[in-house]
Amino acid sequence: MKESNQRRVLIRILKYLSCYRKSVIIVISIMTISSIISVVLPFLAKDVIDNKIPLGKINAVLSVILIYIILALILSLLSIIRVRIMSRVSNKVVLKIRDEVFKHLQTLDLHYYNSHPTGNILSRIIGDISSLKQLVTQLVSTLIPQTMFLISLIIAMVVLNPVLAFGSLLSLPIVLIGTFIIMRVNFKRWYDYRKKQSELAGFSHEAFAGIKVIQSLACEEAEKKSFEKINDDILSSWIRCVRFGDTLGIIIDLSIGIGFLFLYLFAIYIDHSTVGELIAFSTYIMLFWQPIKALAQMFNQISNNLSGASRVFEILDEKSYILDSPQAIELPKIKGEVEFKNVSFSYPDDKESLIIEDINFTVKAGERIALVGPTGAGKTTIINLLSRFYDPIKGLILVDGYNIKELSTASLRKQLGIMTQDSFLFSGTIKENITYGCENVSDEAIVNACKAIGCHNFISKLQSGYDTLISSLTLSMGQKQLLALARTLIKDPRILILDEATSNIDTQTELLVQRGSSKLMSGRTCFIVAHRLSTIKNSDRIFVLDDNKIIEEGSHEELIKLNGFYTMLYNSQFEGGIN
Ligand SMILES: Nc1ncnc2c1ncn2[C@@H]1O[C@H](COP(=O)(O)OP(=O)(O)OP(=O)(O)O)[C@@H](O)[C@H]1O
Repeated sequence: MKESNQRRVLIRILKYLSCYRKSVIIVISIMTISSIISVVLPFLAKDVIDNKIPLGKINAVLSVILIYIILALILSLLSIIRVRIMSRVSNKVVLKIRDEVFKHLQTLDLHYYNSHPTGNILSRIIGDISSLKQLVTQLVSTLIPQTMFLISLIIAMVVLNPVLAFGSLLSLPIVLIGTFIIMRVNFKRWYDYRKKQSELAGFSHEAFAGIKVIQSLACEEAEKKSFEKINDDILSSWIRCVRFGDTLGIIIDLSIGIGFLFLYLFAIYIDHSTVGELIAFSTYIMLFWQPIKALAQMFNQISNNLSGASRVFEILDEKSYILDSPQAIELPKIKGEVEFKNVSFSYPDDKESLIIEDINFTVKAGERIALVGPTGAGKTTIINLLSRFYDPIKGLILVDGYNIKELSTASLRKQLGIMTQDSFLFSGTIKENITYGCENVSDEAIVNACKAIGCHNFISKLQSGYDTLISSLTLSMGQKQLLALARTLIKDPRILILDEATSNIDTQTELLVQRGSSKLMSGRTCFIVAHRLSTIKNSDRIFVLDDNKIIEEGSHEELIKLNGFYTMLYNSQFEGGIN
């Protein structure tokens, strides 16, 4: 984390704080009054010692003590008010940032999610945001007020006695330089520490999400060892940060000693000060170094929190590759024609390798297209381009004649039904899942969709039927796919994409899912990606992909007659017993 980044993080937080200007002004006013009171107290003590006590003015002494007590009480009251206001402001700032981060994450494209493990993102929006909250609290309740207090203290010392002020503060540059160096080095260390923490979160998330694979391959021990290693790394990284940060405390203690030494030397040999002046200055030195010492202890936390805050802002600065143009139009209700015109594509983090090269095809509304080819041929990539999860690097993709780059992405996706292998269901009820993304869907429409797809029977047998919480069920892969099919049917898309939707399930359930899929497909333009060629034999056309291109195209019968790559794939599946 560069120093300019630290400054930028601070400036950004101050910008958020400026939204609560009134509260901040009230706090600054309170702090100014508090600083003046704190600075005046030693003045009073000096006056009593030098002028009142030697002359035996007991009444004057008592009245000064009374003023002293009243001022001290006012000081405590102001401090309570300040802390209350500032904790409200810091909470509001953090809520605002958290809200922005969540909303921004919703706009980021698949590329971001593919290149950032879920655990890593979670660690930023939970751990790093709470660091940001601590930072805002530290800034508003300690750093800013204490800095103001220190400035007013320096002014008071200079006004009271410039010579003694100079002597007392002679060691200040040592602290400033030390702080600057330590913070600069430690920012980077804390940033690394945070990075390691989010690696741990990413690792943990994968370990839980992939627990079935881990247990089935009996890799628990290996996972434990990897976890221990990351954990140990975090500990050593933390020790490195803390050890170095602690040196600041030593520098400050040294500076306090030097400050006192010069105060007494200057008082005795240069200024010939009174006892009252010396006591007042000793109080000022203590008042001066106390907050610096407190700040120094906090610097480690501040560096840590600053690096956490910078990771939060990194998310906000992340730009999506897929952005709606300012002139983007809403896609009207479509028939479902699709055209790829000279489309080439490479993934953003591997621009050198063309995954798709100069692909051309036109699909009529209602046509059923199957995409086949060896693994890694680019079938899913074509689907991702049509869904505008990525933009081609060359060429055009048209839907009903509209260039999809000129459309609002939401309006395009509303007319696409995308069924992927992992039919993700949210933790709400079955009904909420089926109507997800659609408003005002009647119960009758939900039941009809489920009857058509073939999942009504199993839902109606559940005690709470459509109101059953998904989290209370252990659904089979097939049941999940049926619910996802019903969800897509409710959406009534003109273009349907089935990406390996029938894999991962047993033959009986597959039959059910196939029946549901056929119901869903009728009357829509369909793109089916399936490894089992038996499932796509009755497609209108089959595109065979290999070597970044569509190398064969036609119906099943035409391709078999061609006796080319498709025939080889088809025969190899049947010979190998895959059908
Ligand atoms: N997010 C990504 N970033 C970089 N490369 C990717 C990404 N996704 C896929 N690829 C690469 O693009 C190529 C095509 O992948 P794609 O998933 O489209 O193939 P596929 O034909 O659907 O394969 P499969 O049948 O195995 O699902 C592969 O070489 C793959 O490694």
